[in-house]
Amino acid sequence: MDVLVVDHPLARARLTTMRDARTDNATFRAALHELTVMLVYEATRDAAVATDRVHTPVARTTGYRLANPPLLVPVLRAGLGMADEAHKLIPDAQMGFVGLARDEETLKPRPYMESLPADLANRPVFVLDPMLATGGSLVYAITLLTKRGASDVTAICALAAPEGLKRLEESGLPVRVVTASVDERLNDSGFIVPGLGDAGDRLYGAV
Ligand SMILES: O=P(O)(O)OC[C@H]1O[C@H](OP(=O)(O)OP(=O)(O)O)[C@H](O)[C@@H]1O
Ligand SMILES: O=c1cc[nH]c(=O)[nH]1
Ligand SMILES: [Mg+2]
Repeated sequence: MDVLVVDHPLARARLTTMRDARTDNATFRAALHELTVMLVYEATRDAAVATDRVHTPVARTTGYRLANPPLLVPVLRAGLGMADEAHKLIPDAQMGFVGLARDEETLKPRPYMESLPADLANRPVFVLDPMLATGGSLVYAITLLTKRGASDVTAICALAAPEGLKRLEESGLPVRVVTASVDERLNDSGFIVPGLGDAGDRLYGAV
């Protein structure tokens, strides 16, 4: 499984803001927005492009656009903190939604929402979720996508735990991961260490 770690100094700086326990909700959201731009930028680096002719005020030249824009799929809640910025970078992308809440006892994802196109064959998909911890949530979401025919999935995460990456790899699902950091480990409560805490709570407040 391909794992791209975007360890650019500007990405590290946004991640530092997000990790800092003193950062308030609004500043956390702003840092995740900016980090998302960097992650999506790198995730699309090798995307197929289509060419057109474009007339500048001076001459004709070659114009470029994404040949096959990805379906964007934020995993609610926390993935919503990445959705708008990804959409701004790829305005012609369609968006689907998956809602999952991890049971903090069993650490298993509890699905509560699913809104996805029926046929995802030949469509790249970008799954947006800031946190890849045990990997249970992403395995669940990507399984939904592959059942609809998706075979080219990119998981875009602010942080990943080695345990979650291993689980995703062992799932055999057709996924690559783009993240700003692979952290040390999970703690006994299934939180990423050093991590940033509960991403959904830090974006929107505790539920
Ligand atoms: O890899 P996992 O062990 O499955 O954990 C990761 C999941 O946990 C968080 O969501 P959470 O369930 O807290 O929901 P929320 O976004 O509504 O806070 C996060 O946004 C992921 O979806
Ligand atoms: O550290 C973690 C693990 C799962 N979900 C989060 O939001 N944070
Ligand atoms: Mg949460």
